[in-house]
Amino acid sequence: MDSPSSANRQRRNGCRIVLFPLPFQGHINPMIQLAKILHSRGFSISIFHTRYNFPDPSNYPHFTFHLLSDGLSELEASTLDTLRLVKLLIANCVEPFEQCLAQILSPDDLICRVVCVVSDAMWYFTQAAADKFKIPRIVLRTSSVCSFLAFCALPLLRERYLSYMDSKMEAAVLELPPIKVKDIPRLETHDGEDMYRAIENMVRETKKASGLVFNTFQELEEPELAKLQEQFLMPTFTIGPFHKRFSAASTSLFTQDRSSISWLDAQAPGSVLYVSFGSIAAMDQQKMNEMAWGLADSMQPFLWVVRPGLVRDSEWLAMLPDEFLEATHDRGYIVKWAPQQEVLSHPAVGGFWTHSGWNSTLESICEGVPMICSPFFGDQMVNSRYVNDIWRIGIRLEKGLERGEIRDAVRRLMVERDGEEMRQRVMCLKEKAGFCLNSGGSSYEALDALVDFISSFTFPA
Ligand SMILES: O=c1ccn([C@@H]2O[C@H](COP(=O)(O)OP(=O)(O)O[C@H]3O[C@H](CO)[C@@H](O)[C@H](O)[C@H]3O)[C@@H](O)[C@H]2O)c(=O)[nH]1
Repeated sequence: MDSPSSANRQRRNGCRIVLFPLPFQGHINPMIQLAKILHSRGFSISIFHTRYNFPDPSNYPHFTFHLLSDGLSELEASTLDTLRLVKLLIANCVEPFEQCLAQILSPDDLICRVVCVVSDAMWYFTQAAADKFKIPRIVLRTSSVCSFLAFCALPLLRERYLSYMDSKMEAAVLELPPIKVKDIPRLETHDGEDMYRAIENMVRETKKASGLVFNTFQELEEPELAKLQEQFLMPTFTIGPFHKRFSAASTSLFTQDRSSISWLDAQAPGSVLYVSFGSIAAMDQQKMNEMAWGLADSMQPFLWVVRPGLVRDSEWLAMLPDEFLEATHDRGYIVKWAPQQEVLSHPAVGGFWTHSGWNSTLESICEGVPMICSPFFGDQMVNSRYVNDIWRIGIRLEKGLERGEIRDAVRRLMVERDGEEMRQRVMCLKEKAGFCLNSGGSSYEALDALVDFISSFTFPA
């Protein structure tokens, strides 16, 4: 799909891009995919990475890896919740990042001619470092444009709607239709306001960047992109869906249980609900029980990713009631981690119950699989509202995790006419996602434009 001319390739030889992912699965995946895309267009790649979740470099023989000491103790790395980890990593990585950048930019380093830095939007401090070394920074925002707009409006939304937040959850947010008060991204942590401040910093520093990249496609979020461009004046490139630019590429941090595929092979076409809440979401035992009994009561076959840590402070499988395991042993299959993209493209899969992380949402759209959405925090609240209200390709559970609502939603999605209509709509989006990557398509052209943009940093016209 990506076939650069050899002249362009030669021209870019020796030009190096530094990429710096936020070290969580949902952020590493798109950053490494972007690195592969840029490498396929002739750029050399250096990945700066924290010790935390450091990927295995042998999986990426064409990239150079640089380890940043992130200052996390083993105890912190294994016990803190994600929002606290993000906060600590941001505080600890400012200096190591600057030092590493200084080193790679040093004239002694003859193999490298670094032309720009591409960093996760949440690494907002990298803008100041890039400015200091007079090197352009491109921001990768790993979620949707619609949720980014909500983050941009967060100070205003909190001011206007904070007093509503517990009493009028269903009220419309007039500034950002279709979202409701209950969809305003919540980032409560032990440290109160810190994450909200981090989001404000992210938005402010993104506005100073040279360019902005999203893992989405124009046809999916056209009105939102127009709104974004009123606020962000730099060139913006929507070159997604990233993962569909490769035949089979896994950037998984965990071992994928391939028995899930052989189990699916034995199921009827379109019959299985795939259930996975990504790499971060966690819940208490009572919610887990509701999930389990909702699934059991739906009487539908399911493949369920029960990640260690999905239920706080609980051992794996102790999370699941014995009666549930007995009741569903002939139509349910449980794994710790699955090859998700392959699962979603399997003919036996007819629906996806997701937490509405952006990678999962895009992967589902790309395989034409309609969704049930149970958002937990942040962008997931907005993504799921769009799935339900705007794209109409899924059902958002409005009561949280409650067995009756789950049972009804699973049946609606998997066996009722309503679900079939959602399936037809998501198939249309799947087709659009495919077209946009082909020659002349919106993401194809946007990638050409991004490559020219980066090349112009070293080769002025
Ligand atoms: O068994 C599994 C489960 C998941 N995945 C993969 O893991 C990724 C999960 O990403 P995502 O769906 O985005 O969820 P999170 O891991 O929760 O991602 C974080 O990062 C995303 C991108 O910024 C945000 O949208 C989310 O809200 C945030 O929680 C996807 O590529 C999945 O294919 C697997 O390979 N196997």
